[in-house]
Amino acid sequence: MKLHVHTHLTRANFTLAVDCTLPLSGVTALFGRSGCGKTTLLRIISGLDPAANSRVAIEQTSGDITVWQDSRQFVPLHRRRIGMVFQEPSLLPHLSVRENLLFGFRRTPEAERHVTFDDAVNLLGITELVDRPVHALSGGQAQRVSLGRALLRNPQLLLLDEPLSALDTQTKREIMPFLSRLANDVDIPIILVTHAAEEVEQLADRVVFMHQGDIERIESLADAILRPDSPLFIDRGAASVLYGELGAVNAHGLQSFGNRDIQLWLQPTGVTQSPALQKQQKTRLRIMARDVSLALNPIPDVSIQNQLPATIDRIDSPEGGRVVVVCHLQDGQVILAEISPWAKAQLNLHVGQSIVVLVKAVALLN
Ligand SMILES: Nc1ncnc2c1ncn2[C@@H]1O[C@H](COP(=O)(O)OP(=O)(O)OP(=O)(O)O)[C@@H](O)[C@H]1O
Repeated sequence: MKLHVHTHLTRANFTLAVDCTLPLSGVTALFGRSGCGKTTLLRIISGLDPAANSRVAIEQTSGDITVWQDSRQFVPLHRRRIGMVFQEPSLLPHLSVRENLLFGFRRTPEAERHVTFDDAVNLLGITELVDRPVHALSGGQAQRVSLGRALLRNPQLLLLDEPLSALDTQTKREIMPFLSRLANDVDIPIILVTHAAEEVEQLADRVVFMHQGDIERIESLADAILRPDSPLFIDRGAASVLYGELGAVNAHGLQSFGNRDIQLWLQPTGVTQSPALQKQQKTRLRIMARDVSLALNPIPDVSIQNQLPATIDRIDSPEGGRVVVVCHLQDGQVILAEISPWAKAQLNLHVGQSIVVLVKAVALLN
């Protein structure tokens, strides 16, 4: 599926000018600084903002195009087969959780009810909440119910507008596995608005970089994190994303992560042991480049358990006097290490060289 969006909207100090075709599969993140126009664009896509001079159309894989808005027509949100979740949970307070969940489901034609009530409550871990009144939910629980309600609309497209930003850090960590399970297990494309790089790295397949009302670039997550000047890295530095399976906890209390070719050990946390992640085939691990060191050979007498053979693909020197070394592991996955120019010179690093990457277990907790 593809989404075609053309819009030109002018406000007092802001212009949104977009003309793009977004591939719709997996999770597409709309990423950019506060005020760059992410929410405005999402509202135009949804039909919440019937901006003039806009065209919004969804193209099926078969090539069939459904026009949601152009100069001649405007299909309102409730007729667009879109599920939406906002920063604040927007549940109907006079209905129970179950009734909220069934609200959109009952309006969905039977032939389109691919996600059932049981599917949604199991996926989001809300079975024990369904008979509660809405006012008896915590913020995190209410947001999971909001996700369930949007999902049970059985939409063609899920639009999530910073769904985690109103939650505290701990609750965000708890919900993230459910969001990532939603993204992996449900075959509904998601557009996620966020200004948090870690959410992009943990959830997105593709990133739309926005800046002052413009789309600057659309690229895959893999490409985005290979750019030393990626806007994802501005606040927190370069990071890599590894895909693997979470395994059992060993006799030393560490949990394995990886695949046939690479294995890392992490400190188990509520998140790594969350049932939502345990059931997933593929989990993502985010590793900050500054938490990765390099050695020319394995180091036997060191507290760092995670030592993996790798090969250097590229050596970048972004601004700020640090060096980012791009390496690939034995399974082909890319990992970035941030070191000092002095270390680079001392180790005489060069492209093609075989080295060992050292990753502190504590770096894997994020
Ligand atoms: N209803 C409105 N009326 C006038 N201006 C608005 C309105 N809503 C947003 N704006 C302005 O439009 C611009 C884009 O806002 P928008 O909310 O789309 O940005 P954003 O990237 O989603 O930001 P944030 O991450 O802070 O939510 C900003 O300059 C904002 O002040």
